[in-house]
Amino acid sequence: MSFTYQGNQLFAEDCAIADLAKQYGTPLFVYSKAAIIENWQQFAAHWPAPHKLCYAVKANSNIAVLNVLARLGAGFDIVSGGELARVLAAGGKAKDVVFSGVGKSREEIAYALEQGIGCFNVESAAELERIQAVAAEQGCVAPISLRVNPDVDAQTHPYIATGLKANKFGIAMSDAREVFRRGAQLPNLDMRGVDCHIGSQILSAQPFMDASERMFALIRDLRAEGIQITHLDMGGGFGIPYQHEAKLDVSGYLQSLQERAKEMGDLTLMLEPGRSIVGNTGVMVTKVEYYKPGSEKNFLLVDAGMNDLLRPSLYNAYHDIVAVQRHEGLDEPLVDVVGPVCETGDFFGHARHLAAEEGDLLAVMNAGAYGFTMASNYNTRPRAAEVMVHGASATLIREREPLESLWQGEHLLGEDA
Ligand SMILES: Cc1ncc(COP(=O)(O)O)c(C=O)c1O
Ligand SMILES: N[C@@H](CCCC[NH3+])C(=O)O
Repeated sequence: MSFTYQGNQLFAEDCAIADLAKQYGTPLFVYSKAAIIENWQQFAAHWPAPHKLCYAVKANSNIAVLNVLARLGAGFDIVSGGELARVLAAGGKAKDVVFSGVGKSREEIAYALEQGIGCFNVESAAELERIQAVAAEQGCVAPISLRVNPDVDAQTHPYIATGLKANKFGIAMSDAREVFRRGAQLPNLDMRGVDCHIGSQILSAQPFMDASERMFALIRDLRAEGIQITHLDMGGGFGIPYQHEAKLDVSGYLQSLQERAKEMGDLTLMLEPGRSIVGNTGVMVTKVEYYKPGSEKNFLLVDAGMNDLLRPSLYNAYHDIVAVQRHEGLDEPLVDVVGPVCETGDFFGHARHLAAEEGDLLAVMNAGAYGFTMASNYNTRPRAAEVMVHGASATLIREREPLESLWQGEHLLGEDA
């Protein structure tokens, strides 16, 4: 494990987290390089070539994190031109990138084509026409996969379920054949794959199995019409335990995907894991500003807010919160751990037993995925710094934002206004 106690002190690999907080200040995201590498290699061990793993950049897009993964041979799944620029800045190759997302702009499509994107995961008939038009302007052929909505209940939080008919994502299964036929007629498109992504933080293999059955059936139908599908991308969504949930075991699912693909002849498989690669590899460190006992509730007011880690506020998500330096023998009162932001929804945990006082440090666990990437400047708060540890060394991989940068690009109206 990458985050462990040595005596009373919480360590990230061989770095005392209290020392990192002293050096870099709080709030602070701390990532373990060894943990990222381990998660990647464990996944890759179940996924031999020619099948491909494309890390979902939105989970954690720091360029140092992307660089570690690029060196391990990762491909990438992106959802914006900005994410593509990050991947390239981190040493990734455009040909190893798949471009997902429901609302790709003309500019983003043009940029991706100029860079030589590996594949567009197309989410609507209108997007297909737009990519054709941009590719024709550039005189190139765009590699295309159609994202199909398999209408499977992923049994996850409704905000992060994406594979139901009622969701905005993908092309309805019933329309997929027609859209594919249309794509096959367009001269600047190379229709080569189908993909789906049914949601995130999924803790049972069954929804993935159900979705894959539907995708294999679609591929068979398309092939029967003479349309040569050569890849199937089953997306990401593999959940991690945040509280007491059983660990998701997808080895059987991955095995069966590979067996099915072999039966179908020339079919390369792809996956787009995000959370399962980085979720447990990071913590957010925060300092207690005040202990505020009350008649109904006690509050620990900390220096991180919902702008730094939004998951509890947005999804009522559970994150373990632990003391960075444990006090032995102290009472552990029941407290709500809350931030300084002017919203009642600004919390990290309700009714936790924690012994902490002003100046103490807490670590919010499992903050490596959808932590910093969902941070904002709400309440004009600078975004936190990020540090990557490896063994006993720590590298600052993103500085805390200087205050002035928070209004850079804004303009006064001027004297006459
Ligand atoms: C298209 C797509 N691929 C991959 C992912 C990564 O999901 P996760 O982090 O749950 O693995 C997402 C996010 O849900 C996504 O929308
Ligand atoms: N942001 C979500 C995951 C969404 C994945 C993007 N489709 C979370 O923190 O759990």
